[in-house]
Amino acid sequence: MNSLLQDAQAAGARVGLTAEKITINGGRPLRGRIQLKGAKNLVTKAMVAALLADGPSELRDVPDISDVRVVRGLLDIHGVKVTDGPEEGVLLLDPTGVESAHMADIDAHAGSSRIPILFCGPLLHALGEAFIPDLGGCRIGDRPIDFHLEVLRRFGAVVEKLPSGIRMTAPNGLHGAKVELPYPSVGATEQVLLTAVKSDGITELRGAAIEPEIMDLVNILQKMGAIITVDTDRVIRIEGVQRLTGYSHTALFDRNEAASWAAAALATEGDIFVGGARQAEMLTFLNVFRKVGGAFDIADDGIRFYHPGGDLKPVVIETDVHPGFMTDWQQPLVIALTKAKGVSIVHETVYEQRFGFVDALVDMGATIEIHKECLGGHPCRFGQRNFNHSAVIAGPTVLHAADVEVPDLRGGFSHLIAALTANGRSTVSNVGIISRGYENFISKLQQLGADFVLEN
Ligand SMILES: CC(=O)N[C@H]1[C@@H](OP(=O)(O)OP(=O)(O)OC[C@H]2O[C@@H](n3ccc(=O)[nH]c3=O)[C@H](O)[C@@H]2O)O[C@H](CO)[C@@H](O)[C@@H]1O
Ligand SMILES: C=C(OP(=O)(O)O)C(=O)O
Repeated sequence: MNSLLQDAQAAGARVGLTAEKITINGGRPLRGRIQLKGAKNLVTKAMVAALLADGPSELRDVPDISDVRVVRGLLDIHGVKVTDGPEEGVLLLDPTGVESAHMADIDAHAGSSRIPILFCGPLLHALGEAFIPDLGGCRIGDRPIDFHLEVLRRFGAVVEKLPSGIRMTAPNGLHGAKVELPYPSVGATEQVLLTAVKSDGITELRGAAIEPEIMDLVNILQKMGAIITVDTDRVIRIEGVQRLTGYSHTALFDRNEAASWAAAALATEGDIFVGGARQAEMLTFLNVFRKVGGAFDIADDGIRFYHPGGDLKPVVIETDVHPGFMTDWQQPLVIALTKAKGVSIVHETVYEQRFGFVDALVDMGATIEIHKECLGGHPCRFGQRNFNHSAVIAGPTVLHAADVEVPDLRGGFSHLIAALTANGRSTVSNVGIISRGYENFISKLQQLGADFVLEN
C-alpha cells in the first residue's frame, strides 16, 4: 500500500470515517446550510500553546478533524491531559503533568500533520529537551523546516538530526532573539511566538506572517499573560515572561473551509449558507468570488454563497501570504473557473507544486495547462526554478465523470466538487485525507442534497 493511501486511511479512521471511496452522481446543485467550527490552522496551534501554561486551558469550537486528533495524541504522550468538555467542541487541556515523551510513540502519531515541529519551544521551556518526528502535512512542495531550525538556534536551542527525527536541547535555557524571516512563513512565525513568550528578554521578529489564525494565536497568548506587540510592516515584538496561565478561548472560524463550500456552491450552481463565516477574514476571497460572478449575503451569523445565474467570468489570481489570496483557496475555486466563460490564470506563489490535482480534472474534460513561468503578473520565487506553478484554465467546460484519487487535502475537496458538477457517476478514492481539515464533510454533503454512496 502506498504511503498516501495509508495516510488517507489513517486520517479517515481517526475521525470514524471508514469509507475509502465515495461514488458521486453529479449534476445536482448543493443547497442548504452548514455550520463551521474553529480553524484547523488555529486550533491545532492553540492546543500546543496549552503546553506553555502552568494550569488548564479551555478551547471552544474545536472541529472533529484528524489533525486535531493527531495533536491530541501528541499532547497525551507528553503528559498533557486532554479531555472533552461538557459541550460539543470543547477541549480541556491540563499541562500540569507534562513529561518527556517516549520516542516510539511519537513516531507512531506524527503521520499526517505538520504540527509536531511547533512543540519545540514549549517542550524546551517545560523539559529542556524535545524530540520531533518526521512531519506530515500535504505534499504540495518540498516544505522544508530550515526557518524553524534557524529560529530555534537563535533562541539558544541545540539541534541534532537523527534518522527518525530531530532532537533538541537548551543547555543554557532560551533567550530572546532578533530574527528576520526570508519569507513570511506561517509556521515559522508561530514557532517564534510559541518560543519567545517564555524566553528571557526581548524578541524582535521581522518579516512575520500576519494571517488571521496567527493573530488569534496572539490573542490566546495574550490571554495567557504574554506581552506581544504587532507593529506595522510585519514586525512583531515579544517581551518574555516567566510564567503563563491557562486560557479560555473560542477559536476563530475556519475561513478555508468557508471558501471551499463557497466554491462548491458556485461550481454546482447552488446556494449554501455557511454558518460561522465572517467577512473581515475573507475580504480578499469575497472580492474574487464576486469578480468570478458569484453572489454572497453577509449576515451576523454567517455568509450565504450562491450562483445568481448568468455566465461565470474568468479571473487572474495570484496566491499570496495574507492579506493576499490564500493558497488554500485556489484548489477548490479552480473547479468554478472551469465553468467560467474565457481564460483564467492562477499563479501559485506560496507552494511550488500545488497543481498535481489538475491531472484528474483534465481527465474529466477540463481544459487546463500548467506552466513553469510566472503568469500572474509578478515574478515569484519559483519563476526561475523550473516549477510548474501557473495554471491557465479555459472554459466553460462541462466535466464528465471519472475515477479520481485524492492527492492532498484541498485538492481532494476540489475533486469532490468536480465530481458533484460532472455528468454521471464519479468515484473519488482516498477520501480519508479530506478529514484532515473538513469536519463531518460526508454529513455536510448529505445535508446539502448531494447524491452519493460510500464504499470501502
Ligand atoms: C497547519 C497550517 O497552518 N498550515 C498552513 C500553513 O502551512 P505552513 O506553516 O507549513 O506554511 P508556511 O507559511 O510555513 O510556508 C510558506 C512557504 O514557506 C516555505 N518555508 C516554510 C518554512 C521553512 O522553514 N522554510 C520554507 O522554505 C514553504 O516551503 C512554503 O513555500 O500556512 C500555509 C500558507 O498560508 C497554508 O497553506 C497551510 O494551510
Ligand atoms: C496545506 C494545508 O495544510 P497543512 O499545512 O496542514 O498541510 C491546507 O490546509 O491546505
